[in-house]
Amino acid sequence: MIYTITLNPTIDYIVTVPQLALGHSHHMQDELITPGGKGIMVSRVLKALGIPSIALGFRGGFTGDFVRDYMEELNILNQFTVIKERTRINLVLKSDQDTEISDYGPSATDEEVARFMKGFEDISTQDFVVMSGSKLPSMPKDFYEQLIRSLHEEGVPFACDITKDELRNSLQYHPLVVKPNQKEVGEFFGRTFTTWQEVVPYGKQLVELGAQHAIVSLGGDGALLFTPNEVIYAPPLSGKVANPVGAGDSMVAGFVGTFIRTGDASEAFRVAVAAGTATAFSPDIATTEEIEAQLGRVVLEIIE
Ligand SMILES: Nc1ncnc2c1ncn2[C@@H]1O[C@H](COP(=O)(O)OP(=O)(O)OP(=O)(O)O)[C@@H](O)[C@H]1O
Ligand SMILES: O=P(O)(O)OC[C@@]1(O)O[C@H](CO)[C@@H](O)[C@@H]1O
Repeated sequence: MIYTITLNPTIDYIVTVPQLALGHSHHMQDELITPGGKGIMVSRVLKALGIPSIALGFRGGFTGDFVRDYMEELNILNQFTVIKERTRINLVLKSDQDTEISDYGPSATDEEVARFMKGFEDISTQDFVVMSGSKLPSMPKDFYEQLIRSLHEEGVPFACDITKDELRNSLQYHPLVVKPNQKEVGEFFGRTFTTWQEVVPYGKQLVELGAQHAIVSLGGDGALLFTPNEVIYAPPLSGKVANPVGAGDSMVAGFVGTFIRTGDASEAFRVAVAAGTATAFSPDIATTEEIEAQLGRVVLEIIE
């Protein structure tokens, strides 16, 4: 079974306001209220790919109830640890330029974290764990590393979509795949990139530092896959971006779900690109049909 971990879930409140002007009142043109947080997005895309998963993490308050209810409606298994404080709401304002306002999220008590860790004990070497997104602000800096170290000691395979020091500390435990975007790779190595080609030597370093595979998503410039032997570039597919929230998570789901089934990194990358693109072009997370429609269009270029 694939377990996704979303320590800090969200309700994503995505509103479209054409010609937004600060300091003025507006009527929204459109809204989308959807459960989010990166691991939850991964579970939702795995579902679209026909792959079951169990979503773990923390939820609290009426917003946490919404996340649970929506996941049940989608028939996605979930075993969230219930906490006293309220799950956050993240606001995305879609206008000429998109603006995101993210909440830091609730705190969890030691007792609540201990309950979460107990659920973790059932995970075995036959399972796979995907860890994505921010942790709760009350958690120690090395919370992810503690989780990853214990999985590694138990021999449980995992992938992670985390950033900065948390990404750095994860690499020594050989995640199946890490998926920073171009900006996050820049932050990681203290660089600013003006072209995607400049990212290539740094993506290679993620594998040299221990990742089994690294995907670097490049937004409208496509994506790169780094393996110990190859660098593969997927140019962007043409289409109209509707809502890119979750496009990166869709790549993680596509890669992990396909690699577990086939052991073929290049095929897994193809599905990752199709799923990421399909989500970027869809108002919500991509559907099965939307992913299938992109699959045949993906082009992979071995560049090294
Ligand atoms: N404008 C676009 N045109 C074509 N493809 C796109 C576009 N934006 C995103 N994609 C596809 O989706 C993938 C993931 O997008 P992106 O790099 O924005 O992920 P991300 O920054 O991790 O996003 P998020 O954190 O919202 O999930 C890209 O690598 C690309 O394949
Ligand atoms: O604050 P985090 O945990 O890093 O990211 C949270 C988030 O931006 O990630 C998802 C898109 O990838 C959204 O559902 C959610 O709002």
